[in-house]
Amino acid sequence: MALADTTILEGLETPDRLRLLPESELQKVADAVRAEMIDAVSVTGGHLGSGLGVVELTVALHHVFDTPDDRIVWDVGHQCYPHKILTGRRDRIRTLRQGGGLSGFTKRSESAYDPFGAAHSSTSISAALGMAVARDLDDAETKARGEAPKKRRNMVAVIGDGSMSAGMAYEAMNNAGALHSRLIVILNDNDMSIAPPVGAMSAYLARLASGGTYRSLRETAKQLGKLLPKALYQRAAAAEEYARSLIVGGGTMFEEMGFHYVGPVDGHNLDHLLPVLKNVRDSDQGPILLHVVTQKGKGYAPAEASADRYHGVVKFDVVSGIQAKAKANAPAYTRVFGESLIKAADADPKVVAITAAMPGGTGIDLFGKAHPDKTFDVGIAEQHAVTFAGGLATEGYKPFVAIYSTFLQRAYDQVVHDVALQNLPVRFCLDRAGLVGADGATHAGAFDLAYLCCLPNMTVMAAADEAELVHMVATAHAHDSGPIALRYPRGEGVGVELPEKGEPLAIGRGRVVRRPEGARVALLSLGTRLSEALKAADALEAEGVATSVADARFAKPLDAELIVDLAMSHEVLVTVEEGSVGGFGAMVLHLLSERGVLDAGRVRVRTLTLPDLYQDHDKPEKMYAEAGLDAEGILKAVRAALPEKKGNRAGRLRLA
Ligand SMILES: Cc1ncc(C[n+]2csc(CCOP(=O)(O)OP(=O)(O)O)c2C)c(N)n1
Ligand SMILES: CC(=O)[C@@H](O)[C@H](O)COP(=O)(O)O
Ligand SMILES: [Mg+2]
Repeated sequence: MALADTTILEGLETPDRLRLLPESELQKVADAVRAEMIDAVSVTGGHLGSGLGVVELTVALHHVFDTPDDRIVWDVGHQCYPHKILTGRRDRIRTLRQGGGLSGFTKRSESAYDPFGAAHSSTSISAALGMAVARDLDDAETKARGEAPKKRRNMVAVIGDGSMSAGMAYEAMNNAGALHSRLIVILNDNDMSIAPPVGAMSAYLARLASGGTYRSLRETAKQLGKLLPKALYQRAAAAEEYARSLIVGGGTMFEEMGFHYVGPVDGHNLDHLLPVLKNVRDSDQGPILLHVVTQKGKGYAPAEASADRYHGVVKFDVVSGIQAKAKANAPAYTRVFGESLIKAADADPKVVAITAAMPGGTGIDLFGKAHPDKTFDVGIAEQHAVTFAGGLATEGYKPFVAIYSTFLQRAYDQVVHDVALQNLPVRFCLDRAGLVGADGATHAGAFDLAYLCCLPNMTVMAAADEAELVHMVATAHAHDSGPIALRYPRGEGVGVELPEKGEPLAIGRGRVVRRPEGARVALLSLGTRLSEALKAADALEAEGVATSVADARFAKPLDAELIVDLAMSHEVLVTVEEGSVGGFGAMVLHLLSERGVLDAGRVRVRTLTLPDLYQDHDKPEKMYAEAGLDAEGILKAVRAALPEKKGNRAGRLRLA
């Protein structure tokens, strides 16, 4: 397919210039933005479908609203590439998600046009409401001082239908409806989450209240319907029946929550969008919800035709749309997890699997094909997912909550209060543990060791490779005495042979991988840093420093016998983990201090963790090197900890 000409974008570095264009030129701008985005993402990879669906909306928003003074808060932010192209970042758009390049999400430090950072969903209404209330307070202050009123400013949240399935969105709307603050929420309804949306009602019909005229619901639906593409018209017509029942019952759900509800509007038709947005902008009503119907992947045939609408893509050929899939040299951890869980469920009807709108990313899509009746996608609702699993566990089921480490953060009190405190046997399968690379700091699975190991009753495991993962799924399956978590990284495994059947591991027992005679150094690894620890041990051996290597397997309970023995029999003990401060290393230090091992001052302990900062996106291996968690970093720590030798500069051992 030929991409549109992008010449019109030259000179549109900021929306001020866009706002000078006649409306008749805006579709050309949209076509150019779409072309630019497709071309850019074809070389960077990233999120494509969502941004394609909001190209016209983005152009219209920056044309109608006086950004950045008017704030536009994008929910999740994965759809923000058109926004970035139009807000002074077109020149860097081909650095998206690369080290030193643009973030793949909105980021305050990147631009004044990004008023709020995002990536975890369903936060936009809360943030935009906070901004609206701040504006109202400022205006009240100005008035109280007798000063002339400041320029009228608008706060706009753009939230997808998938993100609208998270409780936080309702918490925000509930508050907004009570505050009556002038807030604009744009529901970008493309009838897709990452997978097709679940649970929430996916069709609404609203009273068209923009511009102050009100037509009968049936006329509005019919009139709007005719302006919508056939597929959308059928949905609008179908939704009309539903909405009429609500109207008869007193109005749409949003209106019940205090919102003025407008729509649905065709989100690709600028002739519709522009007048409605102007009306909404100039209305003194508050809050307003504008329901915009769009198509995820719009304008790029391979995306439109794809089941996931090219939600997330690697580099691809623009003409064919064929993605340059990275050659898998080993089964990806996610697939190994999914296949192992299927086997557990084959043998045990009590096994159930839960995902929060991430079936593909967690491997639950594989499980769902084999055990559809035991598969639950609860939508973007991690809090509900955890407590829902707790309920299942109370009735004797064995729930496996498959969730990215970073997204479990959203459900922390549910983990503590609803599961761990009640000692319910919920299995937490934490994919994307550790650094994830291109998604950056917002998606780093950095904190689960710290936030889970401090919980009484909790058992925490980390797989060193994909074979270990198979055994850990079996271990979690067999562990019915309380909650258990297993963590594993994003991406491919190391290519070890997979066991035919997973064997439950002894809880709280690690394993010695190598222990040469006269070893002076012990490297105690948790998770997939084991391969780096082995490389470091090889290098130390080559330098004449015999080095033991152990895989802790468990961050809680610790293998106290193994760890105390290592500490008592080596000069240096180094722990290494794919987690933040306060995790595995802290647990080891706590154990050693409790056992008095540190009192004699014999062993020197170093705990290698992720740095106490939010690392920007880059390739994972580069980020781990920056964190000192690769072989070189481990070597550096060992050399600095080995006892000084005569003639050596302080803290350094001249090896060989
Ligand atoms: C709390 C949280 N859970 C899960 C995700 C993963 N995620 C990213 S985008 C997405 C789907 C969002 O759907 P929608 O809001 O409809 O946006 P669309 O992609 O359709 O534009 C999900 C589940 C997330 N970003 N945040
Ligand atoms: C935007 C979002 O949160 C998801 O799309 C996430 O980027 C998926 O991550 P993976 O690519 O690791 O599945
Ligand atoms: Mg959607």
